[in-house]
Parts: sequence; C-alpha cells; structure tokens
Amino acid sequence: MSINPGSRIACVLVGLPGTSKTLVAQKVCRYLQWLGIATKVFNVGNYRRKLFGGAQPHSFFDPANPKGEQSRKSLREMIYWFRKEQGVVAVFDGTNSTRAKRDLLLEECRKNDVQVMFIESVCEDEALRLAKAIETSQQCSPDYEHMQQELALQDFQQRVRHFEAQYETITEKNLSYIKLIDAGSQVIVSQIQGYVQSRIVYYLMNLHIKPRNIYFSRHGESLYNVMGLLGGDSDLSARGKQYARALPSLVATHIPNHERLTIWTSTKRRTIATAKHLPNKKLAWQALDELEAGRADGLTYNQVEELFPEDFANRDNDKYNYRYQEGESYRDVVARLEPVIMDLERTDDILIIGHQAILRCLYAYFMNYSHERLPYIKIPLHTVIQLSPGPYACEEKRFKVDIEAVDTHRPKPKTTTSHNEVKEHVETVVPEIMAAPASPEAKHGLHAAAEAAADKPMLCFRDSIHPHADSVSSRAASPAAAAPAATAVTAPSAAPVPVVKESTKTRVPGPTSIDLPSPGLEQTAQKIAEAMMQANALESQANPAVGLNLDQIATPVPEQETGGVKGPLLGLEIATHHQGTASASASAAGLVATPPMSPVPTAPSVPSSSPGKDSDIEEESLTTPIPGVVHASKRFSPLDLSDQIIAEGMVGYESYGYNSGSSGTSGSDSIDSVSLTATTCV
Ligand SMILES: O=P(O)(O)OC[C@H]1O[C@@](CO)(OP(=O)(O)O)[C@@H](O)[C@@H]1O
Repeated sequence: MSINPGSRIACVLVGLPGTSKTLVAQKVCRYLQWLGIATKVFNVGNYRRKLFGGAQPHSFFDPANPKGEQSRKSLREMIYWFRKEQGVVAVFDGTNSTRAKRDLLLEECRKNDVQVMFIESVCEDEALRLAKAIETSQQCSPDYEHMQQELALQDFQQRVRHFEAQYETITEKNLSYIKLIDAGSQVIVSQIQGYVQSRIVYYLMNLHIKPRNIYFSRHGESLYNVMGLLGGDSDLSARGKQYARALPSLVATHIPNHERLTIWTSTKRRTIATAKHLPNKKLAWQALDELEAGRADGLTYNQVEELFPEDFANRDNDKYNYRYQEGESYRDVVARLEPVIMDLERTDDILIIGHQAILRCLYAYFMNYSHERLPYIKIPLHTVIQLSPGPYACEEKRFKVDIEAVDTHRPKPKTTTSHNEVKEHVETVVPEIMAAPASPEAKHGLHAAAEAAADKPMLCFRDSIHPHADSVSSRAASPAAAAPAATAVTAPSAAPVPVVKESTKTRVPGPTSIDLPSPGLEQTAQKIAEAMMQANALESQANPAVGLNLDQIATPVPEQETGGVKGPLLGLEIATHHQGTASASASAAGLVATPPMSPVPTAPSVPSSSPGKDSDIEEESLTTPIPGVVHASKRFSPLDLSDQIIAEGMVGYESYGYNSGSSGTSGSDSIDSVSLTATTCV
C-alpha cells in the first residue's frame, strides 16, 4: 500500500487502567498490518516493567511519585522507529491520562513531523468496570502474576483511584480523537484528518465482539485441480460433485443454527456448483474470485516454471508481493478483500465457499499470520474450517470430509534460484515467449508453447481462459456487482455424509472488554471474570469443549483420542456482548457515506511488515486427520502480544483511492466533532 511518506501517525491511547486499551491497540495494529501499513505498538507498561520491575505497589502510581521515565523511553523509541524504520503508524499504548502528559507527547510528535490521533477508552458502566478490574488484576496484567487474587484486585482498584484522581478526559476541540465509551457502545469522533485516520476510526466503530462463527470451505475438487492447472473456471470433478452433495449434511450436523447461515461464493463455476445443494441464501462476490494468475492461468506449475522461469523464481522468493504478469499478487488480493472482511465482521454466520488463495488471505486476517506465511497456509480441499473469533482467542475447528481430493498445496521450496541464473535461462531458452503479447489470443499461443515445452498435449479448457483486459480493475468489491446467486435449492434427501474428521486449534488475540447484563452487578462481574480467567487458564491445554454451551459439554474426551493432549473440560459462557452498530449512525451522519473503493492494485512499496510472531502450533497438526475431537490450544500473554497484530474487526471505508507507484494519498477527509451513538444489542 502506498502511503504518503510524510504521513506518520501516532495513535495515542488514553484511558484508566482496565479499559481495554491494550486490546484496542493490538486490534488497530493487526488490522493495519494486514493491510500492509507498517504499524507497531509501543506499550508503556512494558517499558515500566523493564525499567522498574513488574511488582510495584499501587503507591508507585500515586501522582506524588513523579516517575515518568517509562513514558519518555517509549516515546523516544517510537520516534526512533518512525525515523529509522520508516514506520507509518505507531500505536502508543499507555494511560496518558493528563493533559500535561498529552501535551508533552504532542510537542515531541510535532517536532518530529508525526500527526497525533488520540483513542480514548472510557468505561462508565459500573459492572463493566468491575469485571475489567477483576480480569486485569487476576489474569491479564503481568504486574499481578504472583499476587494473591483478592490482594491483587484491591491493589489494582487502588491503582485506578490514583489515576482517577488526576484523570482528564479529552475535550480539546483542536485535537484529533475518537472516544469509545463502554466498549464502543457510544463513539465520539473529532477532527479526524486523512485517509489512515479515517480508516482507523471506521474500523473502531465496526469492531465485532459478538460471539459467532465464520466458516470457510474451498470448492469441491475441480477438473483443473485434477490436472494441476492454475486458475480457470472449470467445473467440479466427480469427487468435487460428491463433496458438493455431502455439504448439506455436514453443515446440518456440525453448524449450529445452520438454517441462518448465508453462503458467499465467488462468481466461478466451481464455487457456485459446490454451494448448489445447500438450501441457504447465497450471494456470489466477484471480490471472492481466485487470485488472478494472468499469463500463468491455465498452466501447471511446471509449465509456468518452464515458460516464465524468472517469474517463477520471483514468486518463490516473495510469494506475497509477486504479481503475475497481467494478474495479481497476494497483496493485491488482500486489498480487494478488505470490504469482504468488513462485511464479514458485521454479519453473523457466514459460510464462504472460496478458493485457495482467497481463503488464505481471509484466514490470515482472523488467525494473525504474517505476510510471509500467508501464501503457504494449508487450506485443503474437502474440508470445512470453522473460525470462532472470541474475546480471547480465535478458535478453529476443521471438519475433513472423507472424500479424496488432490493436494494443491505447493510448499515453499527450500532453495530458490537466483535472479541472474533465471534471467540467463529466460534469454537463452524462451525469448519469444517472454515477448508474447498479452491478448487472450496470445494466451492461446502460450498454451501451445506450453504444450510444446511440456512435450505432451496440454489439457486446457479454452472457454475458461480469462479475458485479461478487464481481469483486475473490473473486479467489483461488492456483491451487488456480481451476479446475484440467491436461489434457494432444496437439499437432497438424506445423502449419507462421508466420515467427517475434526481437529481444532486456537490462536489467542489477547483480552477484550465485555458487557454485562444489568442485574446482580457484582455476581455477574465475578461470573464473567471467572469465565475469562478460565479461558486464559487453557494455556497449552486441550479443551474440546470451548465453543460449546455449558449444557453441551458431555464427558471428557479420552486421552488416546486426543492424540496425547489432555486438559480440563470447560465451558466458556460469555453469552452477551455489545455489538456496536455505529456504522449505521455514522452513515446517517454523512460520515461514511462513500462506498468501498474499487480495488486498485498497489505496488508493494511499503516494506513488508512483520506482523508479529505466528503461533508455533504446527500447521501439520491441522491437516493430519486425527481420530475423535482434538483440541490443541495455545495461549500468549498480552505482553507477548504487544508487537503482534491483533484484530477481529474490519472496515472497508474508503473516501478516496490510492494508486500504484504514487507516493501520496489523493484526497483527505475531515470529520469535525461528530457525535455518534451506536445501538447496543445484548
Ligand atoms: O498461490 P498458489 O499457492 O499458487 O495457489 C493459488 C492457486 O490455487 C488454485 C488451485 O491450484 O486454487 P483453487 O483451485 O482453489 O481455485 C488455483 O486456481 C490458484 O491459482
């Protein structure tokens, strides 16, 4: 993504301890990094712990104790990062609770040409405050790791009081800020300027914290898959059709409230045919069409290597950024999927029947994979993946249908050919092919050349070759532009479901705030805090029951059936969550009236960010069929996550576009003191 080099932004968190600032910081960071914007969190608490140690009594935070070193140190590091590492957005995660502190920050940032946008989190709901205090003191904060629970809570509440004594909410009209009240049930926005800031605001207004599931499946095995050909628009193979017929029973068996499920497909035959027997409402998105392979479309990997060796090596060297000739890169696909993600965040229970590359991009967003690993994520055929983004983790389950299919995953080669070696090869072996024109007809020529190179007739569906002229730029980012495919079809009568094998894993995005039903404030707060703590206690333990209601939990899964992992059974029941629907109000206020932009492929000009460490859970464990229900759970502490990109919400707001190669944004958008109230659904 091309961003104006002058536009460095510091998103400065403001709020009392225990108001979900760290969660918000991490979510914003993950969202922006997924989009390719170089973003990093600077957590003042971490610097404090490094400087003074974690176990400080509440008196340490007394305003009379003038320790501000941690703030200054993190500020210095932030400025250094902007200068030396071409950072674009720094998320400065601290309390920043007084005007004086914020003025210092503003001054330092202005001197260094960094715009400041404040994100204030205010918690007015008593029950929510208490629940957050219990959660922070007993579970989240490393400061209380070794303290007895009750003492920890008391100390934390004292600490909050010290901050309260000096706390000054933001009211300055000249400042850029967004104020999130009670976990975003009310939002106040002021003086937001420019593309990135607007995007962050819209993102924050759309955070989805309501519990729900998202389901992904690739289409059934296609004829192209069988022949190892890339792209195209072929029909399903016999086994692919079998998978399509098995899907309704699988869905009915494993997806709760499956009648409410909406099916999203691409506009390609293979995804639409896979959804054919499902009786649910369907929507075909052009934005979900597979990564456009351009001149490699319809070829095998071997043929691409022979015909376009330089391209082939470049793709192996940097698969995320490599853009096919007349086609797309993974980076391009992520950009065009942003509106899909936003809709996905807003909408309940969706099954996406998509393609390998598309589902990798969506999966990486929810499961927090780096750009380097994203293009190699395993999304096998004939498998339904269930993701449950929750307050602490994105739970994953995979249901593998026992219908054989080819494996289309091509792993990253251990060694890659050097650029020069490849160039030489191209020049001496196939110069006429490299010079071939880009028309569809020329493509047929390429196929002929490919056939010759492969020394065997190439199976090719001529009718499926893409007219490249409009391949990328004409892709609609909204389903409205795609052929509506909302035909309800009656499910086939009781087709026997082939054995479904299930495996699960968790990636943990850190803490979040929750809301509370009103009566019995203390008990409710305690109950929720306990549930949250139990969830955290799952570190590295098997927990086959997460995601189920308490009454669904039956007997423990025997150890031999869980591949050796064992652990307590637990029902995490946090049933009620705020679901901010600020976007509707925002539209009404004219704030977000513009539709998402058409995707414009951008040059990979922003240095590849490193979106934090990925989970060290072996991907293999997911693809190896495991008998019975297996849950492998992995947890990071919020501290570990400080550099990690964490987000579950997504936005697709665009008020202006950006162009490949251009170094600046082409417009700006200013929001001036608009107050918005979101509806709260419990
Ligand atoms: O990026 P790589 O790993 O090449 O995978 C993308 C390819 O996966 C394929 C299968 O090879 O996806 P799909 O069958 O899901 O549509 C191709 O169409 C596509 O070109």
